[in-house]
Order: sequence, then C-alpha cells, then structure tokens
Amino acid sequence: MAPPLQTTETPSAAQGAALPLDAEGIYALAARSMFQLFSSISQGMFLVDQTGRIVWVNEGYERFLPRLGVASVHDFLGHKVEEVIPNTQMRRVLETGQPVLIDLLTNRAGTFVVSRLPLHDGDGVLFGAIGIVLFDQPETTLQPLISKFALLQRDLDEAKRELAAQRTRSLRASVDGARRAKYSFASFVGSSPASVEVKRQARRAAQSMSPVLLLGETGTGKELLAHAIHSASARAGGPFVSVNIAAIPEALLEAEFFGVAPGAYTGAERKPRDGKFKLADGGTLFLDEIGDMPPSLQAKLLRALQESEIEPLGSNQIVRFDVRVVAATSRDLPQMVRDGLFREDLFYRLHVLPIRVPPLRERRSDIPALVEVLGEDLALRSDMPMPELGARALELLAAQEWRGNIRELRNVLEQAAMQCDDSLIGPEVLLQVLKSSGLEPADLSAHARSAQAGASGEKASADRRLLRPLAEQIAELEGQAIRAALEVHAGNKLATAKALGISRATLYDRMAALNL
Ligand SMILES: Nc1ncnc2c1ncn2[C@@H]1O[C@H](COP(=O)(O)OP(=O)(O)OP(=O)(O)O)[C@@H](O)[C@H]1O
Repeated sequence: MAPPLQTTETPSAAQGAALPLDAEGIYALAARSMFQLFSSISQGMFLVDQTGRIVWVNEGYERFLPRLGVASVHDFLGHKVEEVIPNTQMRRVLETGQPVLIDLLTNRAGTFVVSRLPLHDGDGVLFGAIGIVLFDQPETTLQPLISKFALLQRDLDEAKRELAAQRTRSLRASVDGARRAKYSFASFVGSSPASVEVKRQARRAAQSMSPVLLLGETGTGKELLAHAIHSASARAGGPFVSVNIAAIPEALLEAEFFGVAPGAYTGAERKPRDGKFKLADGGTLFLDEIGDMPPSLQAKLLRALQESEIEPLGSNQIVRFDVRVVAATSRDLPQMVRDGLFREDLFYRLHVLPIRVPPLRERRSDIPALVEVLGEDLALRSDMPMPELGARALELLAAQEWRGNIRELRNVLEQAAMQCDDSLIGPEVLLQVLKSSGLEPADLSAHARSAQAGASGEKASADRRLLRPLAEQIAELEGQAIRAALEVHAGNKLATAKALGISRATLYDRMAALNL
C-alpha cells in the first residue's frame, strides 16, 4: 500500500508508545528505527510512489533543492522524479524492482554517492522506492578511497596495456615467423640428374622477377622449392606469404586475397583485415593449388596480377602492391584450360617460368639421401634415435611407386620407426607398414630383374649399334647433327653451316646426300 503524500516531516515514530512485546511490533519498530537512522546519518533522503512521483523528502535533502534549481519543497513534492532530479535512475528501480546499492550520480547539483532501494508491502507488491544520498561531494569525503581506487585503476590499466603489447609482439613474431621462408635450396635433397636439373631451373627463376609455375605431383617438393626461390631472390628480406587455395572455402577466398575494408561488414567474423596480396607486399606470394582457383575468382586474380593493384572488399580505394608470384599445382593445368575450367589468359600470366618437379620414381637414386635427411628430421622432432635402414630395406623403398612422393616416403619412414623397437628398420617392418598404408609393396625380384634388364639390355643394344661399318655410323651421326642444327636455326643455311663449322656449299652437298 502506498504511503500518503507527506511533507518533510519524518514518518512518525512510535515516540511515547509502550514498547511492543510481540515480534510483529518489534519488526515494525525496527523498520521505523532504521528508516530514521538512515534519514539522519545520510546526506538526504526522498521517497517516490510506484508512479515515480516524489511523495516525501527529508530535511537533509532540502539543502540540495536550490542546486537542483527547485525553489521550495512544495515545488519538489508531487513531481515526477526525473523532472526535478536530472540523470536519476529511480525509474529503473521502479521498473525492475531491483535495488542499486551504490552508484554515482552527477547532475547540475554536483556528484553524489547514492543508494536506491525499492519498497515492497507485506504482500511483496512494489509501492515505491527510496533514494538516499550517502555522500555529498565524494571527491572530498571519499578522497582516501578514491585515491586508492585511482591507484588500483592505474595499475590495472598499465597491466592491461603491457599484456596487449606482449600479445601484439608475440602475434607479430609468429606472423613474421610464418611470413619468412623456411627453406633454401640446401633443404632440397637430391643429386640425381632430375633433381640437379630442377634446382638449376629454380635457381635461375630466383634471379628473375617473372611469375613461376611449379608443376608436379603431390608431395614432390613444390612448396619447398617456392620457399627456396624466395630465399635466393632479391626479395629474400621481404615476406613470404603462402595461400593454399584448396584449403579455403570459396566464399572466403576473395576476402583472403584482397582483404576487407573497415566497416565493410557488421558480422564479428568479418573484421577489417589485410588480404594476402597486401601482406606479401615487397615479397613473394605463393599460390598453392592454383588449379583449385574457382572460375568466379580467376578474372579478379588476373586483374590483380596485371594491374598490381587490388580493391579490398567493401572499399572503393585502390591498394597497390609489389608482389612476385610463385604458383603451384598438381593438376593438369593445360588440360583444365582445354576443358574450359581454367582461364587461358590467367594460365599464360602464370606460365612465364614453368618448372616441372619430377616425381620420386624418376629420381630413385635420391632415396638413400632422402631417407637419411628425413630420418634425421624425425629423430629431432620426436626424440627418437635416428632410424637406420639396411640394404634390403633401402632396396624395397627404392622400388616403390611413391604416388605420394616424398611426403609418402616420410610417412612410411615415421610409421616404421615407431613400430621398431631398435633404430634398425628391417624389410619386414617396411612391408607391414606399406601394406597397412594401403600401398602395394613392389616386387623386389621383378624390380631388380627389370632394373638389371634395363641396364644390361641398354648396354647390349648400344654395343650392337657400334658393331656396324664406320662409314654408316659417321653418316648417321652427320645426318643427326645437320638435322638438329637446321632445326635450331629454323632452316637458315648460313647460320647452320657456321654452327657446324662447314662451308655453305658442303652443307648443300650433305643435305642432298641425305635427301634433306
Ligand atoms: N627434395 C626434398 N628434400 C627434402 N625434403 C623434401 C624434398 N621434397 C619434398 N620434401 C618434403 O616433403 C614434404 C612435401 O613437400 P611439399 O609440401 O613441398 O610438396 P608439394 O609438392 O608442395 O605437395 P602438395 O602438392 O601436396 O602441396 C615436405 O615435408 C617437404 O619438406
């Protein structure tokens, strides 16, 4: 039940009345006593009814009225609380029924520490609220507390700043780490003719600024070579940024490449950020699995590569970049062009310096060295002794087809090392690992026979070819040399004769004899 509208007189106490003996009487007296105590020790108090009208104000509160621009108590009582006390939050207490035990209120009368308590009747029905000014001018009365709070706040802010700086430093370090090339040409193990040739081509590519296209089966070392090309290039001091196109959902690829401008999206997952082109500025951008580039984005990528500029999503600003592109794919890109799955113009843009990375089965003589290096790496990473392979186990490895190439070789070695109690890996364990990995173990005897047959057959046929009349062999060699020189010089007789060190007349003679 709402109390009647009153003036500044304190709600009457039980002065003069006999002390109650029953609990209800004591409770009523205690409530009244507490009310009076708060009224006298606080700086001021007022009551509102459930509609938010001021119904009572004590003497202490009266002194704030002039500062609130209210001439008298009568101009205060009966008004809606927010009309006479700017910035008050009493309405919220009436709406929620929840107390605000302590709060700071600032308005034209000053800053106050206040309490706001809802008032409920015996049935729990809200009938009003009480506003208490605990401290007037808290900056002076609460000075020691405020100083301590300020000190703690300063320490907290400093700690937060330091933490944020540390986080930024470690993020930057990990990003820098991630953006530095991890491999050089020394990391590319192999001295077979095929490996030597691929390294030679890649070293030459490193000296150029043109795009490089690395073509080869999965696990052949294309990514390793991309790192090595960057490390050996003039851009080695710049970032190496890698994008695995196959690993990024199509919907996110555009943002990944071109970045997102501030305010482009409201969703939390689309915060403004730089795209990979911008991140690679001054360095190398490695586009891994370029054959998986969705057709919808191929035109945009081509434009970016041609113009060396991008437009981040949600922005109309052009961002220029200076990036050297190395792309790689294990897919048959020319066939994809023929099938209309890959843009021809983009293909030619990337196909400036193509390098074919041969599969492991074309460089089997690299396998012992690879086994040694991969084994060393495994031992370092897993704290295991370095795996050793006997001659027969090595033979078995050398005979495999290795569809997954060096990556597959590494996996097989790792599994075999884990299954062996000592560091020596025998052929039985290898056979078991190969089978459990779904790989068909090579037939060693057949492999040996074919390798031997290949070698001895080749030798036998070479021998037979040499056991012919010398004039016949010389004529054959002469014909080969003339045909090759004519081809190189596009049929130009003068240049061909010069290259072969013969006169033009002799060349015409020989050509006639050879029916050329
Ligand atoms: N010649 C090599 N010497 C040493 N390690 C190699 C060599 N080639 C590849 N590797 C290792 O083999 C693994 C696969 O190589 P990488 O990722 O470069 O192959 P990839 O051709 O890019 O494969 P994918 O096409 O599947 O992406 C890596 O751990 C790499 O370090």
